[in-house]
Amino acid sequence: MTINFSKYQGTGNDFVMIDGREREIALSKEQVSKLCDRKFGIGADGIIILKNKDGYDFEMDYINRDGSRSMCGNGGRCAVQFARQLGIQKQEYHFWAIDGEHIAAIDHETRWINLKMNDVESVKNAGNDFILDTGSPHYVRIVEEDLRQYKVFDEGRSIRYSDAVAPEGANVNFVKVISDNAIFVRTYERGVEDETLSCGTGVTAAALTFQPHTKGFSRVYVETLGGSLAIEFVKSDNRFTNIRLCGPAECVFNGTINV
Ligand SMILES: N[C@H](CCC[C@H](N)C(=O)O)C(=O)O
Repeated sequence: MTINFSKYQGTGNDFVMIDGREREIALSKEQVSKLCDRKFGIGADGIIILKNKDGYDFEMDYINRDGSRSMCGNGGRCAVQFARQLGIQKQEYHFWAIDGEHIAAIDHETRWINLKMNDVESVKNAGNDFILDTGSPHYVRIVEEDLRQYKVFDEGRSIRYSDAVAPEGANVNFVKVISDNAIFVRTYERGVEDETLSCGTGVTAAALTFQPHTKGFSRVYVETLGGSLAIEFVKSDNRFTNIRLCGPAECVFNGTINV
C-alpha cells in the first residue's frame, strides 16, 4: 500500500500523520510497527489517522507503535495542525477521539495549540503516588532525586506491568517539582514501551496531581526532555474541569512510503 504521510512532533513526541478522509486506511500491527520503526521505517512513537466524522471537523485515530489505541494529548495538538495543513481552517476545531469530543484552538501569536482535555472525575492514591485517567491511564510519582539521572525506563517499565495498574497497564510519569507552578516530567509510555521525550496526557496527569491541596484555577508550566508545555485546569474537591493542554505541534517533513 502506498501512503502519503506527514511526520509531526509535539514536544518531541512524534507521529506519522495520515489523511484517511477519502480513503479507508486499515493498518495491520506489522504495518504500524514498520512505519514506526526508527531504522526500517519512518520512525515515530505512534500513528494518527485523520477520518471524517459527522458533526465534527474530523476524527483522530491514534495508534501506539505496538498497535494498541488510546487518546494522545500531544497527538491531538498535531492532529489540529495537520488538519489545518490539509485545508481545514477554523477558529476553533471540534474533533472526536477515542475518549470523546475535544475542542482546540491555535494561538497564532505563540503558534501553540490549546487542546481541551476531558474532565477528570477522580484521582486514586497508591501510597504517595497517584493513578488517574486523562484520556489514557497514568501513574504519577513525585521524586526528590535528580530526575535527569533517574532510571526512567527500568522504574517505569516495572510500574507499567505491576499489579497496581493491571490489567490495562498505565503510562508512568516521574515528576520533579521546580516551584509551586512548575514541574519537570519524564514519562515511560505504555504502548511505546519506552521513555518518550514527552507525553501530553502524562504531563496533564502530573500537573493535576503534584499539588494535592490546590483549589480553583491553576496554570502549571511543565518542562520535558522534548520542550515546554502549559496545563490549565479548575479543581474542586477531587474533580478537575476546564483542562487545557497547551503546547507546540510542528510538521517535520512530508513523504510517501510503500508499506
Ligand atoms: N501511550 C499512551 C497513549 C499516548 C499518550 C501520549 N503520547 C500523549 O501525548 O498523551 C497510552 O497508550 O496510554
